[in-house]
Amino acid sequence: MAQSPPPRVLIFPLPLQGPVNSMLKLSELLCLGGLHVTFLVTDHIDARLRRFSNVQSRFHSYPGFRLQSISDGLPENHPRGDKFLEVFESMKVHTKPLFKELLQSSGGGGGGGRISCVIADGGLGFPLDVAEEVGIPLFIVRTISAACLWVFFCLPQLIQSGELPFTGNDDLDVMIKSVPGMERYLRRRDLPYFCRSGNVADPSIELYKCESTNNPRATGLILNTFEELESPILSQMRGACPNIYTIGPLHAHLKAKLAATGASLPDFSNSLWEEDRFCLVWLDDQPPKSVLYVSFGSLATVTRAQLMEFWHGLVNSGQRFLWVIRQDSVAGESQVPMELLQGSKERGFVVNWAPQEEVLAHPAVGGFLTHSGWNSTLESVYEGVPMICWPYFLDQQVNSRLVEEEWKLGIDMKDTCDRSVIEKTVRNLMEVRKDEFQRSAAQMASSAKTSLGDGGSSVSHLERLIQDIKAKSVV
Ligand SMILES: O=c1ccn([C@@H]2O[C@H](COP(=O)(O)OP(=O)(O)O[C@H]3O[C@H](CO)[C@@H](O)[C@H](O)[C@H]3O)[C@@H](O)[C@H]2O)c(=O)[nH]1
Repeated sequence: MAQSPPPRVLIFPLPLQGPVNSMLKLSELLCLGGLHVTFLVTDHIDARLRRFSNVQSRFHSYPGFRLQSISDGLPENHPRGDKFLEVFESMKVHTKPLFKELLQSSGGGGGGGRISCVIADGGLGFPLDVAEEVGIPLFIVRTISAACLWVFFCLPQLIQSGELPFTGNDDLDVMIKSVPGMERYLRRRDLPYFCRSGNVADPSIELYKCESTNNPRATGLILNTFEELESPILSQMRGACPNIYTIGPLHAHLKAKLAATGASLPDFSNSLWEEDRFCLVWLDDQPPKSVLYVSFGSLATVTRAQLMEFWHGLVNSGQRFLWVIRQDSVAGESQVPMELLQGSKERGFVVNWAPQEEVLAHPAVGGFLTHSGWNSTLESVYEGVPMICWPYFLDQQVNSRLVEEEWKLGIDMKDTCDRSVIEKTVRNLMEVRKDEFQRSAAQMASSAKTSLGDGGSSVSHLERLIQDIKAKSVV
């Protein structure tokens, strides 16, 4: 009798670099675990992945993998990058019915057969409703920290206790009491920026308030974190949402899994921009732990004035730096200002997009000035690189507080952009308090590695996830 094929899981990330990157790694881990995967992205992301990443060639070794695309309902020339709320709104209207059709069709897996289970980013919202309608189990995945997700869970209590609303003109150092497990360090200024709107009916508050009701409806919640990093928060969260799988850091988990099979590690590019690999050659010429890597991720934009404050601060600090300035990241400018490129030559190197995981793993890198996106934070934690945090929005405000106050892995520089503060902070991280930060970063990196070793927490959570997908998939 012919053996039935393994369950086909449909993985649906938010159409952003961070979530696409980490959910591709999850896809590869599930393929290695014997599952078939359909990776569903918007047409826009599909085109960028095919152009700039090596996803197609890399996934050849997994015959059960399919890359499939779906319309986000917006015209091709829409500036999606800095208008992602418009993208989400459009997806709710246009993508939702297409997604339902796809789950219902027998060839829903892009020619690979029927979809028997869905793993969708909780930030998308509608896949959970559709999966319930169609009767397919759905696991929510969040690519933000457990800490920020827990803050979202607690929004109803924050409103009920009167801690919300407040505005940016109120005292932002007031401590927050209604997020259990974080009372010791969470201040108003560490909540996501939308909490400063002064209005409990703010659309973002409305949106994220649903987390506490949506997540428990799913078959399980998958988080890109590890127990040792966020255990106090995870134990609080399990009270509200018991079935949680902590399987991160995903990028390192995949490498560890491949290394264990004896396979040679491929280049893992999941980039939506062209990587400038020459910066690795430049790094080869720099002394150990001497370079500050600077990157604000795939979405953050800065004004020209802020860019110049950073440039003066970096140059005046006297430290070496490798700086990623995406061409679309300076508001109102289509090009990086020339004086900045020329002025950086002495000790700095500027690129449009870097192979970040390799940069952070390079021995010359001794610090990371980051926007505190969760993927960047985890990549830095894993490599034992201390951080200066300059959060831009959303979960980044929470992450940066944990980096400084809970994990002692660096300095939180939120709510300021002044050249003298930047200069002093860079000197602190790279010189004055270097040993202290390097020590705690090395300890946390070692915990991350333990979670991915034999019997490690992330390894066992992934095994349990794969078993549960196999057991719960509809046939
Ligand atoms: O030059 C670069 C810069 C970044 N990256 C990669 O791009 C990803 C960036 O991810 P992240 O640090 O999470 O930032 P964003 O792209 O801004 O991510 C969005 O999604 C994250 C959740 O996945 C949230 O935590 C962030 O707040 C949100 O902005 C990381 O994997 C980096 O390795 C590169 O490869 N090259």
